[in-house]
This record gives sequence, structure tokens and C-alpha cells, in this order.
Amino acid sequence: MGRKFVVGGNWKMNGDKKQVTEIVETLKKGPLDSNVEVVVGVPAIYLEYVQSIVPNTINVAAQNCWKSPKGAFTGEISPAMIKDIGANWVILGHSERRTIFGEKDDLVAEKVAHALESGLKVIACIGETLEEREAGKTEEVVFRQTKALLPAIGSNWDKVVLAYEPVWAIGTGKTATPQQAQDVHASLRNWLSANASADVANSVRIQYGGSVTAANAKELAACPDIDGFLVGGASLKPEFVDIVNATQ
Ligand SMILES: O=C(CO)COP(=O)(O)O
Repeated sequence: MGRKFVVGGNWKMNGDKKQVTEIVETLKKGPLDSNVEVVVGVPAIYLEYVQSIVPNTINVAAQNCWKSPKGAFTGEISPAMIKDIGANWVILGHSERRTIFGEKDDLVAEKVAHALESGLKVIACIGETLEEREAGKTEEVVFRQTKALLPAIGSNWDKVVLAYEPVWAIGTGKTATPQQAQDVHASLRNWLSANASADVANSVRIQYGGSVTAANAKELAACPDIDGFLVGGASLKPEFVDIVNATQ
């Protein structure tokens, strides 16, 4: 097993040049647990700048990209462009992309396939809404979202991190309990064992995201099937260092 803990900071559409510089300074001071992989999800316009100031122990991710290398797609960026400025990761299928920008499972899958083909690593996000959870459909939804990704990922599971982010826990201060998160992560692993392979199920890292803070990170990190976090609001604050170090 030995899944390396991976913590992502999704800055979303926040920060200006001064603030992103300060965040990077805080991360450089750390100290950050060297056993943890750290990825910062940066607004497109600051990707190259942040890539130029982070130490090589910190990875930089775009928060979205398009599904082809170039062309008449006004306002979009391609995996080739992300790679060109030296970043190696992209976050895809975030619930805000799905709900606000109408991205469906199929489009997310096409983006994942193209990003992987282009040599990027992918944080692929899945998660149910409150309505779906209350209707008892959590597993049905996360399995459907993951199933759409199977052909897109193919044999590239080692380049993929799954982020389970229940939509009702994002930005709400309402964290899933460690048990709720652990249960979904464990059933995802069972599903992957049956639908991908036992090896994929054992080796893929599954992050939890949704109102993770320094105060709740340790308890969540102690769950056997939680292999990291995707952090929104708290990734803009110094407490992100403590979240990275939650397994210490
Ligand atoms: O959406 C998230 C990370 O991608 C979670 O956001 P919050 O940590 O602000 O709830």
C-alpha cells in the first residue's frame, strides 16, 4: 500500500499578486512535512508567476482546462499551455465547474482524458449534493461520476488523485464527519476493486474536501481510506501548513 498523503490547496478565484506571494512565502517557511505531496490550485492568470516562485517541493495545478490542445476556444487554456509554463497538475470536475458552469460527467471525462494524454496529473473531483445525500443516493452519484472517468483514465491511474468533495460541505463550514467521509472513501475503493482493479483500488489516493480546517484535519487524516485533502478557504490562510502536516 503506502499511499503518499497528498494535500491540495484550491485557491479558487481568490487572491491578488500580493496575496499569492504571501501564501507562497508562508508555505516556504512551513515547515511542511516532506512525506506529503503538496499541490496548489492557482487561478490561471497567476499560474506562471506562482510556478516561478514556489520551491520544487510544491506542485502547481490549474483549476480547469479545455479538452483539446489549441484552437478557437475563447477564454480557455489547454493542458499544453499549463505544461508550457512548467506546471504539472490540473484540477478537473470540481463541483463549482459542474454546477455553475454546467460541466457534465462526459465533458469532465473528455477533459481528464486529454489532460492525461498531454502529460498532466489530474485531481478529479466527485461528490453528491445535499439533496442527493438526503435521498440516499450518495453512492449512486459518486459511482456514476467515477464510472464516467474509467475509460478516460485507462491505465493512467497512477497520474490521478480522486477528490471526494460532498457539495453540501464545500464552503459551508459543515464538514463531513470522519465516519461519513471514511464510509464513502471505503465504498469507492470497493467499487474500484470491482470495476477497475484491486491494484487501482489499493493504490489510488482519495482526498477529502469540504470545510477542512486545521481544527478537523487530524481526525479526518486518521481515517484509513482518507489519503489527503482538497482545501478551499483554509488554503488561503497560514493554517494550510497545519493541514499539510495533519498526519504528523
Ligand atoms: O471546494 C473545495 C476544495 O476544492 C472545498 O472548499 P472549502 O474548503 O472552502 O469548503
